[in-house]
Amino acid sequence: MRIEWSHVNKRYQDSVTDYRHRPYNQEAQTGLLDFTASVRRGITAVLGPEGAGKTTLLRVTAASLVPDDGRITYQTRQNEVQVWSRSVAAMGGASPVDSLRRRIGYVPRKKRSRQELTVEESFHYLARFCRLPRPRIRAAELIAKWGLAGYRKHPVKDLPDGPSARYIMARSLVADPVVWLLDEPAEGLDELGWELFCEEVAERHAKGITLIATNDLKIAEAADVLLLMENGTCRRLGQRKLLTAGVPDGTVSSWYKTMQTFSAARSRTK
Ligand SMILES: Nc1ncnc2c1ncn2[C@@H]1O[C@H](COP(=O)(O)OP(=O)(O)OP(=O)(O)O)[C@@H](O)[C@H]1O
Repeated sequence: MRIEWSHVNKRYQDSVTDYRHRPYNQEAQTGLLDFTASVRRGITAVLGPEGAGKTTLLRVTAASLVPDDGRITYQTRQNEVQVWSRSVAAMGGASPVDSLRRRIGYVPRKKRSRQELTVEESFHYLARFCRLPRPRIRAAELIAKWGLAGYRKHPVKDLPDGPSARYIMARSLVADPVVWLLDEPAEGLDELGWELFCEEVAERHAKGITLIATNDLKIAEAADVLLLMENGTCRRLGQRKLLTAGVPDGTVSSWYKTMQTFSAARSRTK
């Protein structure tokens, strides 16, 4: 089981605003720059300073954003490889891409949805879309597991923040995806949501490929692998235990600070 990014580039051309309505400059911004790396089964924490490209990497990997060039190869089953690239996107024909997306669960940073369906209808609809054999049962399981029974009949768009974030987490897991991508998962989660998220993460070590993009270094302590990004590139990738063995207290936080100190020193000498 493996995801491989091969020379992936993404530049944003337009002056648009992001989900926080932060205005971007007119000139093109680098999202990913010749990004090349690969990860295997387990949990990978994607780290890096603001603007390093973490969100862009997750969106491209979720096949919700088209790279300018390069390719992403997913091997999620033996003898079966799927690819996402500009040319695959241009070929149209929804089915290969739909089948890829069905294997990916994506939790965006913004944990709200404008969905008008109720929580129950929405899970039922998604379970049918994913061609699950017993969609009603799957919807009921998710509602129970993510503590949403009291909101079963609420339109998704009207959920309070905590339950909305739990809904977004549960939605990403409808089809029990083999690839789980999370952008700042702790943001917006209430206490119950946080506990459930930690339980889910504990189960994922042996269960597929999980990427967690975060600035919360405590979350990264649960990762098997650390992937450090800088200016759209992969600066470091390795087993957490090996990388952090070199810093005095062995924490991700100290390792990260050391890496940022090197970066600052490097850019001063340029
Ligand atoms: N929609 C967009 N339009 C223009 N530029 C963008 C857009 N989204 C991201 N960028 C730019 O791409 C670069 C990478 O942004 P990205 O959000 O992927 O980084 P990040 O590491 O997730 O940052 P943060 O930790 O702040 O969320 C930044 O320079 C950002 O300004």
